Amino acid sequence: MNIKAPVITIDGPSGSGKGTVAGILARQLGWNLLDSGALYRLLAFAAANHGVDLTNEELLKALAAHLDVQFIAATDGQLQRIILEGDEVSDVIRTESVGAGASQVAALPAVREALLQRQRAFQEPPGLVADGRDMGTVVFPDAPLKIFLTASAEERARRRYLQLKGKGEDVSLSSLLDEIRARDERDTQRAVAPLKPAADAIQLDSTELSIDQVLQRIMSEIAIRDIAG
Ligand SMILES: Nc1ncnc2c1ncn2[C@@H]1O[C@H](COP(=O)(O)OP(=O)(O)O)[C@@H](O)[C@H]1O
Ligand SMILES: Nc1ccn([C@H]2C[C@H](O)[C@@H](COP(=O)(O)OP(=O)(O)O)O2)c(=O)n1
Repeated sequence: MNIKAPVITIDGPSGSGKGTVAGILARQLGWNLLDSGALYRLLAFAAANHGVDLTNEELLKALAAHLDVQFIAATDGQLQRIILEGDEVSDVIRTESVGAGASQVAALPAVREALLQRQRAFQEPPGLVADGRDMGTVVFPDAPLKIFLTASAEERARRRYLQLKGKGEDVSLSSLLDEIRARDERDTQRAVAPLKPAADAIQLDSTELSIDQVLQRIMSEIAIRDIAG
């Protein structure tokens, strides 16, 4: 019998805390991590490098199918690292402009199809924590625990502002709020795999919660389901 490794999916809009929470959970559980948004970011970034237009679905599909990318697991004191075509791109793919490009290429059905198996291949023992927009609805519909993490757009823009300021970037809160709203609109309104909670997802509004409080809520759901051994 082929018993698949358990998956915890964390979906939600930009700045809701998915990446942070998924990374900590994966470390705590000793599970694999899939940052699916990074794949769309990598594709948008690679397209710019190769001069591929973000509307050229055929070329983007081919680029997605052949993306030469390595995810190097986090270790003590070092976050997960991402290598594209031999170069470390962990930080350069995190800008808002790459995020906007990612949201654009992510609306193309052929691109999503080309990245599907690559994402499912992360489902390896002892388990997987996967974050994105359609982890619970499309990529891992059988996951035993699905979280849909939200926060108000204002709070998400504030978090992104503090995060980018902390990295020394010159950003404005009002333009970040505009960008977050534009991305929410595109991600929720697209025809394929739009951002929406799976019917069996637990919805968690983190507007008033700390990262630790979010983690505690998720840990108690893991304990209830007895999915982490
Ligand atoms: N509950 C929270 N309260 C305050 N800040 C948070 C919370 N969750 C995440 N953050 C911070 O907000 C920023 C964006 O979080 P991130 O995990 O990148 O969001 P996402 O992956 O959903 O876009 C990070 O700087 C992170 O530390
Ligand atoms: N599973 C996913 C993950 C991301 N995307 C798209 C939509 C998002 O706006 C971009 C970037 O995603 P990412 O999770 O890296 O962005 P945030 O960290 O939430 O700002 O990619 C997607 O369509 N499906």
